[in-house]
Amino acid sequence: MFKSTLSSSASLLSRRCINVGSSSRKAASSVVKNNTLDYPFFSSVNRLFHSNRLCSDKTNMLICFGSQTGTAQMFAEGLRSELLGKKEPWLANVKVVDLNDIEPEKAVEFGMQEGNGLYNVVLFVMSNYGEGQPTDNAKQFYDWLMSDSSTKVLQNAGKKPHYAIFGLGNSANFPERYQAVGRKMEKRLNDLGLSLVFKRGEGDDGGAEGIETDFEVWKNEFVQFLKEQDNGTSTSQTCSVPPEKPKESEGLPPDTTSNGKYFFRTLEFEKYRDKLRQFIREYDSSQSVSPKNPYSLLIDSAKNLCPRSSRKRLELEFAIDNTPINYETGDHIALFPMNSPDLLRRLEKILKLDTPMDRIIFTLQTPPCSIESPPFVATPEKPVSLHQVLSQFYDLNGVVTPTLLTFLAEKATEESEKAKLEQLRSVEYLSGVKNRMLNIVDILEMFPSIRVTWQDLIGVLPKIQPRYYSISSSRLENEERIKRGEKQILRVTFSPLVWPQPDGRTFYGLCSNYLGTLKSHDYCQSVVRTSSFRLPQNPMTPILMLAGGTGIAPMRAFIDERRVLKQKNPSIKFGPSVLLYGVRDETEIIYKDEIEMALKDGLISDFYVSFSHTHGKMISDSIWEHSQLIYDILKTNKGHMYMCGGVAGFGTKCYDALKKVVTHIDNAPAEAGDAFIDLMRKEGRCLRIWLIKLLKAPILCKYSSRCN
Ligand SMILES: Cc1cc2nc3c(=O)[nH]c(=O)nc-3n(C[C@H](O)[C@H](O)[C@H](O)COP(=O)(O)O)c2cc1C
Repeated sequence: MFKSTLSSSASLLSRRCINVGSSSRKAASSVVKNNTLDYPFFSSVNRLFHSNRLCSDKTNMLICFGSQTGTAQMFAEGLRSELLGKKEPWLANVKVVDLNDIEPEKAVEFGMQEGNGLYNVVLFVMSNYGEGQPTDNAKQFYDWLMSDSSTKVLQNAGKKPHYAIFGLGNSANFPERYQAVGRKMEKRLNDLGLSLVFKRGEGDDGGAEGIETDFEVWKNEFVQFLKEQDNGTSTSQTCSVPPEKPKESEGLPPDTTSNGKYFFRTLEFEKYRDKLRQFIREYDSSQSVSPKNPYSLLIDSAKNLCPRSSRKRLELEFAIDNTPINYETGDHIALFPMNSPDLLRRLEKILKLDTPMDRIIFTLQTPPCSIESPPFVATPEKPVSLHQVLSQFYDLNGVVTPTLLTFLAEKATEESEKAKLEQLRSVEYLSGVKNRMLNIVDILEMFPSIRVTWQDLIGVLPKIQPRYYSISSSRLENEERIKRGEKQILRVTFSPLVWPQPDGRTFYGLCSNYLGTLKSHDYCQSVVRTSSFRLPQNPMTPILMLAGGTGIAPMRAFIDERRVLKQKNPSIKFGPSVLLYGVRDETEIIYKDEIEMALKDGLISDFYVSFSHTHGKMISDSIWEHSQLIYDILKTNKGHMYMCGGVAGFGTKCYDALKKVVTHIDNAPAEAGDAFIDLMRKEGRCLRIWLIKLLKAPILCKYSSRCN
């Protein structure tokens, strides 16, 4: 390892800015140039900003995460807290970056810097998603890495760059594409003659040990490895790092503040109010629609599908004519929620602002040498209001993470509160925070001695992530709509999550409750995500559809698709098609008329409903009751199975029931049931969506409408 002492951190900074490579030099200078008028003080501030943050003779670790439902992010942030907390003498700094917030070149170039007192290492913590694909926030980076664009950058690495990879996957559910992302990244580097500095780690969400243990074991070995690389060249004194401390410095215009991460300038409300845009994530039509560039879809209609029930089952229809939004039947749509007005009001009260949030208009800028891009655009030409940022961009509703609690404990001014927050962050996290679903506003209310500014919060809050919903309409039906001169639509069906807590409070899922407030003519930001949830090519292939609650959504889309197929070709025949539908009671059945019509018209062959509350009958009982029919579809005739259900354990219960059916009819041992499910998965005949991750990822539980 290359560690030597540099005389001053200022000289380190200048080296560092020069060392980051040509593209980042270009980016840095353009930032300065573009903002010359607004930030004449910027370069001097930048020196101040960095001087306290890096130690010249130690390891700098950059942890980049690709995460869909928060686990990889949690691991990344946990490792950072652990390392900084231990004040390891060999460690200068650890920074965690969302792969969406960093230019791909900068992430890889960071690991290329060495010598001159620097040892930079980049750890990529990468979850798998879709079909062995990267998560949405890692897509841009991953595509770049795998493409020719990265070849030159990586080949010019000169010396061996320092990269490590920990992948997250699930070997039980996705055996054929387990850890595809991490493996492909390693292979790509190897093909270019580069190897990882440390063996690639694998965390298995479906494994016996548990993914947390897998990470724990690998991480400990990795940290030990880094420590051993030290060679005793660094001084034993503890680095005075921990970063992200607000910095007030002389020489700055009085209206400029810094939270140690970004610079803020508040602008005059009257002068800039007309420049505010509707959404923080403003759609840029020159770029394709992506989670970074979502499109604002107009809501055509909003309705409650079961008014007789005490629980809502809602349907939104979006108008997609003349929009870049298109989909195939079975796809998902990612929708961006906003925090509830109630949460914002509570936070506004806690922050004790002189001016209401919607009148605080500001710009945000990262220092030129920062490798991280600003989280959102907020320039004098396109400023934002604090209300917009806190309602649209940062997640106030999710359970606070241990990292956030550490930050809040530092900000507590009373020792007793500080100590309690420390406990909540560590030994009492599960019982005192996670299981109670406490969010940042709850914690700020519970601990009034915490002193934070809105700028502080912008530096530490997690971003709102989009939530995925199955599209419950059919693409083919839109073709017919065009012929009839009607609007093309995209439909989602969901149920707002209202979850009473044992302590008398109620947890409201962020996205489903936000969607529940939308009405016709409102807009919602969205991106379509392709899925593999497709009807078989051959209509005669038998199918079994298992739907729990609003899990009927994609089955409804399939039925609509078949209706159009039948209209186009009246002689078309469909193979046996069974729909098993589980709801609490009769009032919660949705799309009943359409389903019964489908049965009558031969679009499906069998339809059975099980009522869990009034009849104590689960969908697994229904599977058992219709054993022979299901056996014939799946085992004898190699049909396809589609599962979509919300409640925890839905999938496992269905699988167990199917295994029981097969082993019973075949009079075979239990292993034969597992082998049967494995075979269906391998043959691509087992299609499942809506995985519940409710209690696993504390902040970002967003795959299911049920949990959000
Ligand atoms: C829809 C979906 C698709 C997935 N696809 C894969 C896959 O192809 N390969 C794999 O190894 N794991 C796959 N997984 C498992 C996740 O990578 C794993 O659960 C991981 O812990 C999620 O991390 P995150 O919370 O950071 O997103 C998938 C999970 C979901 C929900």
